[in-house]
Amino acid sequence: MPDVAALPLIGASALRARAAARVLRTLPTDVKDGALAAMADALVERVDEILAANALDVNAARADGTPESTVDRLRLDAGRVAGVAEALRTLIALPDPVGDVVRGSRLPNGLELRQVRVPLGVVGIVYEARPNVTVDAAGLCLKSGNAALLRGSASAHRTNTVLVAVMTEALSKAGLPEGSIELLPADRASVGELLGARGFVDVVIPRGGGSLIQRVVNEAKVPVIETGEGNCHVYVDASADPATAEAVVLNSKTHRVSVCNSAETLLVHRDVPFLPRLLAALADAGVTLHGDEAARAAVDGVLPATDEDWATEYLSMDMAVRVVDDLPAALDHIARWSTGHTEAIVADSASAIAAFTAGVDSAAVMVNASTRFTDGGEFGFGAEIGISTQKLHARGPLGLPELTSTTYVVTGNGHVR
Ligand SMILES: NC(=O)C1=CN([C@@H]2O[C@H](COP(=O)(O)OP(=O)(O)OC[C@H]3O[C@@H](n4cnc5c(N)ncnc54)[C@H](OP(=O)(O)O)[C@@H]3O)[C@@H](O)[C@H]2O)C=CC1
Ligand SMILES: N[C@@H](CCC(=O)OP(=O)(O)O)C(=O)O
Repeated sequence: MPDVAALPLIGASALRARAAARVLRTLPTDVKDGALAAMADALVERVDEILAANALDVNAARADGTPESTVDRLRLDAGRVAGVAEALRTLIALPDPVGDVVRGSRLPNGLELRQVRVPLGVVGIVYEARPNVTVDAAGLCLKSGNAALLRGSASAHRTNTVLVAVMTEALSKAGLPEGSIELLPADRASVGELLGARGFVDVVIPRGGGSLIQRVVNEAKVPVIETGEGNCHVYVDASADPATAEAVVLNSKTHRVSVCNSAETLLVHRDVPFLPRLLAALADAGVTLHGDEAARAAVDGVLPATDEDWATEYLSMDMAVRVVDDLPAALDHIARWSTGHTEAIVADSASAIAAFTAGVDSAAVMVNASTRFTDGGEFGFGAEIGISTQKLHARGPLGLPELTSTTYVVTGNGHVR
């Protein structure tokens, strides 16, 4: 175990979390569910305190000139706090992954082999200025028997401090150990300590944009599960139904522009006859279009697109548009520019759908459905701790099973080899 003195910002929290993790891994489901219910009740009861702290964060963000779409991620109201508490209650209803037998067999020598799910241990999460993530992450870690080291954004720190205080008080009343949920200091140096905390932290899950992920790639000495930017695409095939295409494209782009699963680029087969109508619908919805020559010829007001547009995760009411010769050209574009988060196809042709789903190498592929569905809640996982865009140890929305590892339990009867 490394020297805790090398971790002046997070060492004390990491030690408490390490001790808590040893208790949490053994807790029966009903105890964890009772704690989740207590956390949910406490959040609703103490909503005024939470909103007062959140107002300070929101005012500071606005004073800093933060765009309203970003402030919206940070802002809580009574309805959103109730929603966050409800997400905890949803976790109660979900099966506890700990102890699940992934694989089991009796070996020819009579040994019973069972591969069972076990908690990861201490999970560090670095995440964006969305206070709901504080609660979702704490709840998911608790239900899966893990201790959580939460390093939220500096711009949400006042809100997170109250949320974690409310949740830890509820946990303590429910008899859970201190250290089950720890909020880390919100400065950048604490991220560096977390990434170097071998022996204290079992895995770090960074949720954020390019700067965070690059730092993780360069510095991490602990195992990480990377989430990543969402440069998501919608491809409209020649076989697409016009109404379906319009609904899926509009929802993918405009439902909530500031999140990673909103669409950034529209690829349209050159034989799609309703391109002008589709682009007009986007423009009518307030979307600024950045297109290639064919897109610019279809309707007025489309700005010229460059490679920068194909590469950009706008997170705003902007969308890049490219007209492609065929489906392979769409796949080529996606292979070149996608961040591997979510791509969608709108098509009626079964062969086009099969070619697209086989050809795209991303965490999620939507068929005639909005990119906005890549979400733990929408997938029925209760919540998500992030959306992994890497291939190990899990890909896509990370729910409860993804917060576990496995142990082989091998039972004999005095067997020797
Ligand atoms: N796939 C997924 O699950 C998710 C993806 N995202 C992606 O994140 C981006 C938007 O989120 P945004 O809020 O702007 O994310 P940021 O990357 O700006 O911030 C996320 C967190 O990372 C921290 N951070 C950022 N850069 C560094 C760094 N160099 N060193 C240490 N810590 C750092 C921030 O801390 P600080 O407060 O100090 O800035 C914050 O806590 C988008 O690209 C979105 O797609 C976001 C969430 C989930
Ligand atoms: N799962 C979320 C989007 C993922 C997410 O958290 O993204 P972000 O807002 O970029 O932090 C949702 O569907 O709203």
